[in-house]
Amino acid sequence: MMPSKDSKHPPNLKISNIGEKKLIKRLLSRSRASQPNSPFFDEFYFKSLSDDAALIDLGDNYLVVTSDLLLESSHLPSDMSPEDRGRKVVTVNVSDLAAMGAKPIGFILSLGLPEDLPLNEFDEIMDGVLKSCQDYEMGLMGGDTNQSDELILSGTCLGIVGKNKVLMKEGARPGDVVAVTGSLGVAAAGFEFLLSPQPVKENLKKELRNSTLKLIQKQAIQPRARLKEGISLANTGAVTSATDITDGLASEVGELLEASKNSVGISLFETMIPITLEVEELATALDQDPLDLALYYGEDFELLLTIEKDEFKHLKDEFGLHQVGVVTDSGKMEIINKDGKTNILEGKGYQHFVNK
Ligand SMILES: Nc1ncnc2c1ncn2[C@@H]1O[C@H](COP(=O)(O)OP(=O)(O)OP(=O)(O)O)[C@@H](O)[C@H]1O
Ligand SMILES: Cc1ncc(C[n+]2csc(CCOP(=O)(O)O)c2C)c(N)n1
Ligand SMILES: [Mg+2]
Ligand SMILES: [Mg+2]
Ligand SMILES: [Mg+2]
Repeated sequence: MMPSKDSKHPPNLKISNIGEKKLIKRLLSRSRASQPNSPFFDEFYFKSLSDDAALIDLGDNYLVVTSDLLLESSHLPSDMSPEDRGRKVVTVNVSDLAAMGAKPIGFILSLGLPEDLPLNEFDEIMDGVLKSCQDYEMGLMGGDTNQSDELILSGTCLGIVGKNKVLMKEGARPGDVVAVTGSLGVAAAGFEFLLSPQPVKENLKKELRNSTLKLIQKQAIQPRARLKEGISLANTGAVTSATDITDGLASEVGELLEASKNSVGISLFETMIPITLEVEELATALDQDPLDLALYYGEDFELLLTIEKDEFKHLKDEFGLHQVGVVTDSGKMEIINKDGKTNILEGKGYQHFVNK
C-alpha cells in the first residue's frame, strides 16, 4: 500500500480541518501514485478522474460512469416525501451525465435502510427511483441493500456519449461566453426556508407570497437534471467546457479553471447572474444577500457552460441560456460588480465537513 502523505500533518488533524475538496484531491493523487504504470491511467482517463464522470474508451463512444450519494441528515429535508427522495438520488447522478452530454443507459441503486422504515415508505422511495429512471429513459440494473442507522441512497449511473461530442470541465478558451441553463439560488432559498427553525418558518409563511413559497420549495424538493439540454448542447459542437452546479456557481467556475490548469480565467458580471424575484424575496426576509445564495450555496442542478461567442447568440434562445460572464486570459476568477469594479471571486462553495 502507498504510504499516506500525512507526514506534513500533525497526527491530531481531522478531516474537517481539510475539507471535502482537499480530501478528494488527496485520495485521487494517492490513487494515481499507487498505479503509475496502469493502463487505466492513460492521459484521458486521468483527466476524466476529476470530471463529473469517468470516461471509458469504447472506440467511437465513451461509456460514462458517475456515482453520487445522499444521506438523510445532509441531503434530505424532512419535508421531502419518500417518492421525492427516490427521485432525487436518480437526478443527482443524471445531472453529472448531463454535464458530460451523455445519454443514460442504466442505474445502480445502493440502499442503507433503518430497520424500522415502514414498508410503504420503502415502496414509495422505489416508486420515485423507478419513475425517475423512466423519465430519464433508462432502467434499474442492480444495486445493494443494507441496514443502517439513517437512510442512505447511493446511485451509480451509466451513460454513453460520442467521443467527439463529450463535454468536459477542460476546454474553455478566452473570448468564450460563460452561461448557465437557468436561474440560480432557487434551491438555496428553498433550503433556507425548509431548514429554518419553526418560529422563523411560521414568520416566513406569513411574509412570503404563496407562489414564492411554492416555487422555492419545489426546486429544493423536486430538482430535475438538465439532461435534454446537456445532450442537445453537446451535439451543437459549440460548447467548449461544462459542469453541473451542485456546490454553487463560484465553486464550479473554479472547477473549470482548475481543469484548464488556470490557463484561462473567468470574469462574472454581477448584474447578469439570473436571480429571480422569489430568491430576492426570501433573501430580504432573512436579511441575506441573494447573490450569496446564487454563488455559494449549491444544488441548483443547472449546467455551467462555456460557449463559442459567435454560436452563443442563436443557442441562447433555443436553450433558454443566461450569459453570466466571459472567459479571459487572466488565469483568475473575477466578478465585476454593479459599479463596474472588478473583485477577485473566491472559489468557495458547499463542502462536506466544512458546511454543517
Ligand atoms: N471517494 C472517492 N473515490 C474516488 N473518486 C472520488 C471520490 N469522491 C469523489 N471522487 C471523484 O472526484 C471528482 C469530484 O467529485 P465531486 O463529488 O465533487 O463531483 P460531482 O459528483 O460532480 O459533484 P457533487 O458530488 O457536488 O454533485 C469526481 O470525478 C469524483 O468521481
Ligand atoms: C437536510 C439538508 N440540509 C442541507 C441541504 C443543502 N445541501 C446539502 S448538500 C448541498 C450541496 C451539494 O452536495 P453534494 O456535494 O453532496 O452533491 C446542499 C446545498 C440539504 N439538501 N438537505
Ligand atoms: Mg458534477
Ligand atoms: Mg459527487
Ligand atoms: Mg459537492
